[in-house]
Amino acid sequence: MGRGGQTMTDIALHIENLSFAYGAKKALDQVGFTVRSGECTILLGPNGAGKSTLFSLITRLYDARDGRIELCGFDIKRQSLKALANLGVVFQQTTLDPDLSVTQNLRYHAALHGMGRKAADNRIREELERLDMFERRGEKVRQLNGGHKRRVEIARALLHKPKLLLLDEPTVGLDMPSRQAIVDHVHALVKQQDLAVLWATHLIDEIADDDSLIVLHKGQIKADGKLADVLQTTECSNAGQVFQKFTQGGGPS
Ligand SMILES: Nc1ncnc2c1ncn2[C@@H]1O[C@H](COP(=O)(O)OP(=O)(O)OP(=O)(O)O)[C@@H](O)[C@H]1O
Repeated sequence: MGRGGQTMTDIALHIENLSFAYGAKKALDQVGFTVRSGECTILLGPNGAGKSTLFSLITRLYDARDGRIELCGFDIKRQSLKALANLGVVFQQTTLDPDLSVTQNLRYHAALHGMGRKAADNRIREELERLDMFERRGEKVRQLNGGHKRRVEIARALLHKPKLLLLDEPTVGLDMPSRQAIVDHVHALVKQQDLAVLWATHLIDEIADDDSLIVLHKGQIKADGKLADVLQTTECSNAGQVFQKFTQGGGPS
């Protein structure tokens, strides 16, 4: 199912015929989809569906022999630097240094992206203010709660103004208000900054009505489109039913 009506320049991520195996174990099988600017695409799949493997391929932690991944039109193998400059990532496990302050963590990341100190500090302020975290910039990361750590990780992923933000189950282990704050913030970014987001989750309640939905199960894409279109095509009344239909009882939370 297509999500037509937009131009090629809106395409932040394009994947074609992507397959990957760990030895004999097939983790992704002929996966293909597109993520566009101004769109939050939820990648829904039960444990073992292949979500982390897909993210590892997009970030080039692993290389796939079969298939093609393009970021903003750049092939990630042939034009790696240009492609990856468009990418911001929040991994499932936190990667902040707990003994550094919020600002120190962010400056370190900005330096890795070649940003000068002044430009970095301006961007750090912008992103932390947007997340209501600027007042806490001097605190050591280990003093922050899980929700605030996640906010810092989102700020960090956006410092270099990527076109595509990958989020790998960013709300796991957070309480309800912290989860909601992150869901709301990311959806606001998509609308206000025209950001493209690919959000891996197994939590149905993180899907908003105007999100796009990809259902991944056992390495294969089972549904792909705007939520409303997927519901119509599958004759389901909500995303939970879609998930059940394609994953046969491997229920979401
Ligand atoms: N390093 C590895 N070696 C062998 N098999 C692996 C490895 N990593 C993942 N797998 C297998 O590949 C498949 C896809 O796993 P993957 O971690 O990508 O799924 P996932 O959707 O991210 O699951 P989860 O939500 O549990 O993280 C699973 O069957 C898993 O057991």
